[in-house]
Amino acid sequence: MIEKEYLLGDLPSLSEELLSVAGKERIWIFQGQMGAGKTTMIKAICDHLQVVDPVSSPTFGIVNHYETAQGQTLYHFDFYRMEDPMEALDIGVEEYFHSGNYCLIEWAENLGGFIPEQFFLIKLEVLSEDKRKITYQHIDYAH
Ligand SMILES: Nc1ncnc2c1ncn2[C@@H]1O[C@H](COP(=O)(O)OP(=O)(O)OP(=O)(O)O)[C@@H](O)[C@H]1O
Repeated sequence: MIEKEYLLGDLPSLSEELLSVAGKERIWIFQGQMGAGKTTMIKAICDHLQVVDPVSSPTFGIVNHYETAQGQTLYHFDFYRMEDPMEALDIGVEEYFHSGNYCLIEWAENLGGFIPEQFFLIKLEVLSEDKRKITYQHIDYAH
């Protein structure tokens, strides 16, 4: 597990680091309270992957689809408003997770039994107004 402090200005290099450490893992789970900086970090990662369309918090849909300049597809999930994990099944979450595309997930806590067995876990914490703490690690419940 890696732990470090970061400022907004560190996000471009931090995104690059995360993409490198995550390796082949395409399912990323972001944990942290409201305002911890999950959406801001996902935006930085999308910027690094050269996402063509602007990224915003998916307030109205559970999942937003993005496309990179290289034609790569990326999914951004926000399960904050989901009350029943069965809703995730309804939107085809298992197909998304098996697609091989990046799945960047906020509020995976609400997925219940549909949380994947293997993922890259990123935890964010507020240290002060402009300073955050990140811890990241690979999780594998299958082995
Ligand atoms: N080091 C930092 N990293 C990320 N965000 C920061 C940092 N310093 C200040 N901020 C500010 O904190 C806020 C983080 O909001 P953001 O929407 O990313 O949080 P969130 O975890 O996605 O919350 P929510 O669950 O409500 O969507 C932004 O306004 C951002 O500018």
